[in-house]
Amino acid sequence: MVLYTINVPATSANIGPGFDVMGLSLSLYLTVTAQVSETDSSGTITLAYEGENQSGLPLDPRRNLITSTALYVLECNGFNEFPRATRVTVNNRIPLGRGLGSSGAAVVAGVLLANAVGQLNLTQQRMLDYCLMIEHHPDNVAAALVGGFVASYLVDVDRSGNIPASEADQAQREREQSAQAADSNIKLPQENIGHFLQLGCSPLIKAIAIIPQFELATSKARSVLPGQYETKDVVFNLQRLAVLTTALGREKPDPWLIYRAMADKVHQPYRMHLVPGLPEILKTFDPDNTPGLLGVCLSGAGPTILVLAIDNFDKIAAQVCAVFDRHSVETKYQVLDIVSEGATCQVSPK
Ligand SMILES: Nc1ncnc2c1ncn2[C@@H]1O[C@H](COP(=O)(O)OP(=O)(O)O)[C@@H](O)[C@H]1O
Ligand SMILES: N[C@@H](CCOP(=O)(O)O)C(=O)O
Repeated sequence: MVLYTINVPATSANIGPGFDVMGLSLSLYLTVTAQVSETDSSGTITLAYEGENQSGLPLDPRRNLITSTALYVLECNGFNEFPRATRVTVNNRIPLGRGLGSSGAAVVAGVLLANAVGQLNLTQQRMLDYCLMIEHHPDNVAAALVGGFVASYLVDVDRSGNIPASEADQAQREREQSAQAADSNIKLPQENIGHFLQLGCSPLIKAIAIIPQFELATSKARSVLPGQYETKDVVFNLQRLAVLTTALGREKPDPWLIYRAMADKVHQPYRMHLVPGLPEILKTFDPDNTPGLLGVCLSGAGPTILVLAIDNFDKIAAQVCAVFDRHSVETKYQVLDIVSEGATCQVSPK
């Protein structure tokens, strides 16, 4: 038997003004192991989850986001199924639907899984193409795949055809996948859909994730965004984003420069009503009244709050949790490192 161990970090996307552009990879992981039989070439997949964060996730390999992604990549590369009988075990520490990139991590894991079991030798760039056929914004998947503080953009791409979709609730995904099953026309990604740059991030900076104990589907949090924006709001974000890309990499982070650069007028204002306490949290904390704090924003599509800080991590987390508490929102928090390494796949014969 050959054992593959895939680790994919959680991500926090947007970082305020960088909607669908910026992502940070965090020290919280999705781990997928694949035990591949050397004797059984039947292609049977058994799928099991260990630990928390699995409620309601499908175990049918064609409906599960990790294995359906892997099957899509394998099918694009000439396999109708897994090449050999494979036992897939998932241990997911990334909470689902909280704005910490669980779906992006699942997609990245699926692509790495296919690459491993099919011995496809895909380059990182090509793996990103596959990820972007499934998750339609590059910020989470680029950061999860390559690691660190990552800026990315996406070229226009035709995604019609037989492709799984990550930005869907489970029921929607199942409807799409039934339609895809009837459509045997598998859609190969174009080359070089996504482009990215890893930016500097001071090792002093940690990410405090304050995680409300309710789920907010990314699809729902995207459905509330307007189709058009006023020029002044777009300029507001562009100005801040340009500064933020460099400000986080300074050896000695400048709290007020970062704090102001993490303001946003493109997505957070429209998502306020989805996260009780968010308006108060964004207004209340700043580097003067909260020593150690650099900036505060919605993590991804929410409901998690991301605080970047260089000190007083637990104290800051407790203060943010107290605001949620006043809004009757139960929370947990984690103080996470920003990790420079992205997704990995290790192989060991067993
Ligand atoms: N480890 C996983 N295995 C299978 N499906 C997953 C996994 N992680 C996430 N998903 C799918 O992605 C959905 C959450 O995606 P999304 O709403 O984008 O939230 P998030 O902000 O966590 O990425 C889950 O409801 C589930 O359908
Ligand atoms: N840019 C996207 C990011 C979604 O991230 P997630 O972690 O909530 O899936 C958005 O803001 O919609």
